[in-house]
Amino acid sequence: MRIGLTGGIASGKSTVSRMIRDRQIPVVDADIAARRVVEPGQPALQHIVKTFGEEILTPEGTLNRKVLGQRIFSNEEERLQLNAIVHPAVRRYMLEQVQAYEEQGHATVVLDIPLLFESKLTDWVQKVLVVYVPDSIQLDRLMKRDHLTKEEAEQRIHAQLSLEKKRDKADAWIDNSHTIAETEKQLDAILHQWIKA
Ligand SMILES: CC(C)(COP(=O)(O)OP(=O)(O)OC[C@H]1O[C@@H](n2cnc3c(N)ncnc32)[C@H](O)[C@@H]1O)[C@@H](O)C(=O)NCCC(=O)NCCS
Ligand SMILES: Nc1ncnc2c1ncn2[C@@H]1O[C@H](COP(=O)(O)OP(=O)(O)OP(=O)(O)O)[C@@H](O)[C@H]1O
Repeated sequence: MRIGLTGGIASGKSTVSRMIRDRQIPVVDADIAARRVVEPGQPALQHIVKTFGEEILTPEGTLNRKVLGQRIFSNEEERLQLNAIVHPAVRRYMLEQVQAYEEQGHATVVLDIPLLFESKLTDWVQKVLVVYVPDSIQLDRLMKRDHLTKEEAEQRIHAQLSLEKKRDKADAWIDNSHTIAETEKQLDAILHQWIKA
């Protein structure tokens, strides 16, 4: 079975995906895939430089994530341009990884994809699990983790479908606004139900 794990920026997907890995279930992570496909020498990086200019490279020739992030989260047209370059390569990379785990005999594989709904990838998975927190907690955790101003954090949150909408479309959701232990308990109940079913 393939399970899609999603949520909003800083809602706690990585926190939950760590717990899933601890339970010996492989997780294929879209954010990691998105880093791999823009490494130096990859065609996507060349395409990004052609579109956004040399100023999005560091002196070492790697992608300057901070500079590109500042641009795309304050400019929707540029964000959509970047998505069009990076997403096809991310999808290929992820599918290869999922297939490799399945060929190794893993009956359950989790796909951690922040933009699962926005990119219409729900057909890839049999179940969707959303990691939810209320707006105010999402904003607070994002500002703290990434050292962003309120305005910068709000721009990033608004580049995605709202967490309420994602929660309403989910097969199951975890409320990650309390302790890590409470999140873990909810995760175990859901996995137990889905995997034993
Ligand atoms: C703009 C980039 C360079 C900024 O890098 P940075 O290291 O600061 O952030 P990171 O990649 O860790 O992403 C953090 C979170 O931002 C959100 N996010 C990232 N890209 C996007 C996007 N294009 N649209 C909406 N949300 C996004 C996701 O929730 C993600 O988990 C990077 O996010 C990127 O290459 N984005 C395009 C690829 C993409 O869509 N990735 C998201 C999943 S495929
Ligand atoms: N239950 C919790 N209680 C307190 N802090 C938490 C909890 N869950 C996560 N956090 C913190 O909130 C921040 C966001 O969590 P995490 O990095 O897991 O989110 P994410 O959804 O993976 O984010 P992104 O979409 O940006 O990759 C982190 O700093 C994390 O340590």
